[in-house]
Amino acid sequence: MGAVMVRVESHQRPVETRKRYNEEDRESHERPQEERSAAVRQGIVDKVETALSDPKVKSVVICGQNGIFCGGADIKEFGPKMSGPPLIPMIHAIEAANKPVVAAIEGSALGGGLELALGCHYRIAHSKARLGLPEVTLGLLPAAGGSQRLPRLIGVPAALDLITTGRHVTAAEALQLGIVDQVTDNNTVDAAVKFALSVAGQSLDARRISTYPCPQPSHLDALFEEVMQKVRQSARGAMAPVACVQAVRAAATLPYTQGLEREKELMATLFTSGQARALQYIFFAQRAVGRWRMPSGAGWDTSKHRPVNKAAVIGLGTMGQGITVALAQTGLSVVAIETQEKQLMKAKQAVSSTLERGAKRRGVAPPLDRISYSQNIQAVADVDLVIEAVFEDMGLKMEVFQQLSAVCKPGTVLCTNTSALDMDQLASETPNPELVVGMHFFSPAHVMKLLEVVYGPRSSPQAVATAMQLGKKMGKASVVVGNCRGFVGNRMLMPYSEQAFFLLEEGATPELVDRALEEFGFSMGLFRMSDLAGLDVGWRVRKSAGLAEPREASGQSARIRKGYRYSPIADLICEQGRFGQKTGSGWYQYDKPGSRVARSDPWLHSFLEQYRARHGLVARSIDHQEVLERCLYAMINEGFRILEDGIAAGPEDIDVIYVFGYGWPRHRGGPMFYASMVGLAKVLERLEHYHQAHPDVPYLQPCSLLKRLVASGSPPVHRWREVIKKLHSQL
Ligand SMILES: CCC/C=C/C(=O)SCCNC(=O)CCNC(=O)[C@H](O)C(C)(C)COP(=O)([O-])OP(=O)([O-])OC[C@H]1O[C@@H](n2cnc3c(N)ncnc32)[C@H](O)[C@@H]1OP(=O)([O-])[O-]
Repeated sequence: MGAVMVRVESHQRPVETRKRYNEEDRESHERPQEERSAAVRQGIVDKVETALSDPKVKSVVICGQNGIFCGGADIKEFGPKMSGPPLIPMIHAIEAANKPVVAAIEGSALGGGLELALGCHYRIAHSKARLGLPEVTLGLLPAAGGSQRLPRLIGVPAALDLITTGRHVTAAEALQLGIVDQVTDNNTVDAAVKFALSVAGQSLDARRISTYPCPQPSHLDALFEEVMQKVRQSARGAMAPVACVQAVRAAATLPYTQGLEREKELMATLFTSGQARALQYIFFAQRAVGRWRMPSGAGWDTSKHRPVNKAAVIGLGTMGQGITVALAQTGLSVVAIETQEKQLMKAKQAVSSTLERGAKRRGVAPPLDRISYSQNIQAVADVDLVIEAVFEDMGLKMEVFQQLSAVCKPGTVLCTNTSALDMDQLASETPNPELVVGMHFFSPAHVMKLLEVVYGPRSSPQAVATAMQLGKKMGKASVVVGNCRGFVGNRMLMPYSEQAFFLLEEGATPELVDRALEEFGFSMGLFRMSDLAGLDVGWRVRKSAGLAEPREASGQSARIRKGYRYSPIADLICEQGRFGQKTGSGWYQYDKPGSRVARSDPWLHSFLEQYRARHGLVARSIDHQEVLERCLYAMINEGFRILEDGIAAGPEDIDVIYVFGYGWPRHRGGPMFYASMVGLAKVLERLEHYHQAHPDVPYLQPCSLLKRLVASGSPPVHRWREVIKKLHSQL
């Protein structure tokens, strides 16, 4: 015997192989999850020990199962009671071995998986493998020695980049950085065995990373100060990236064993934190939304998607252009239709330059020839799926859908990118309403990661499955939602922005509201975000809903609609032609139209004072807590209504929508998870309090699902579906 192989049995097996494990494996697979991971570690410890004590074994290769080296620790195992041998001594024992241990890396070596590989003396990777320390994205740091070994191996700046971002690198980049010793296109395990035999008997003194001195960059203090400042700014209150910098600093300034102690201390502050729970919740929520289900019972596991190789985009405004870019980047053939010649030319130029910029960044050729442009809708005759992205006007959209029904081949899935119109009304105008679904992209569509896939009562599961599959292929977090005004994301935005306008009436400024929201962790406060998106969009929606009617500016009726409180503040701002960044003024002022730096605007402050005086409102002092409670709890309350109405299937769907599409801080897990962390009873009590103070604001009236959850003992978020199911079965 020469080299012996030790297999790391990964918990992330591809779905189909889960069903195909053999009899020998059955016993271990039927164990509870936490025991399985402990058994994996025990297996490595035992096998490595046996191999090392067997004089016939010259070297050891550690490899994974099913083409995956190891995706890291099982997140579900994290908790107060962790059984089995701990990771750190296991990795130390491997590193201390007196026979060469080689990691054969196929698929992924992530987190604890890469830490294990860093404990080996050599690393051989397949060219398609991905490596990384993504712990930071789970609210943690690489605490099995990873934060101490990686800087010793690849230097402080590169290690800081990988550890603070959690990004995965390709095998080629890993080789360039010095993380792996060899990359192969062939069978990795065979290559590793060959390599292990070739180095058998050689000295391992220079192969134990923990014994390396950490390379000292010049201006160490200045480097860490700069990185810390950058990280704090982008972390928006997240603790893990800051702790990652501190851990790498320990590697650079302390001996290995002391650095390891620091790593442990820092990990202890993160491990049980609410932020780590929130980030790990979002990790699973992101995967849970793929297991969608419609009220009919049809869902991801029973519905087959239609293959989509060629798609069309109708209407090449900003959204249409972004969707065209996203489809072409996904590798699809795209037919891009715009009836106005001038707009078609403008769009073609914009799409081409976006594709060229993106391709340059990735070092590939721009997929320009995948797109054909036309003014004639007949050009969509042979496509598999159409995305309509014309102006938000029901008459115009209905006309387009009627044309599409006449032109498209049978079975073509017809999608609308509406964000505000009734998708079902649109479907009713086509001979095949079962083929109609909403694909609600977020601007810019080639950048934003969220997609709401909207079904109406007549949408077929196959059409939903097709849109979901396309969203997945485009790399979007795709969430199936029911049809209602604003769907999920924009519907919840209504109470949120309404409260912000009321707060302005009561004495707040846009700066105060935005500061509170940004300190909470939003990438942008509501007012800065509205200036960026354009205030005219919401104005148009309010006008079409009959809300933004010109009224007697100072009369009582100016602030009442349908018997309830209404703030016309945003409408008055729009009447002044202040549409945000694009016009150079909105809630803030900008140096010039299109400029991005928001400045406080004295005009707006005196406008607010005059407005309050005209309406007999007395400004009072408003603190950050009130801003957060009123804006966020009103939004969360609407989230409960959405669950009650069955528009979203579970809290995970809402949370993924908010984290991926609305700048909700990921380390707070989404609005519904946040409510569970605050405590449902507290959210209910504060809503009751505010509703009592503002009985004319229906959004503040606590939703009955929230009351029901509190009455049933405020179950944790993953158990809400049971309560919702019971509620629906009683309706
Ligand atoms: C002291 C401790 C130090 C160590 C810390 C760590 O290692 S921290 C960890 C550091 N590691 C990471 O952060 C790696 C996180 N994982 C990934 O990045 C990707 O899963 C992947 C690249 C490994 C595979 O991508 P892919 O598109 O091929 O597959 P997919 O993503 O769809 O997943 C398939 C199934 O596996 C599940 N599952 C996955 N990972 C974990 C996990 N760690 N745990 C539990 N479960 C996990 C996933 O939920 C899904 O289950 P479902 O829904 O079918 O029931």
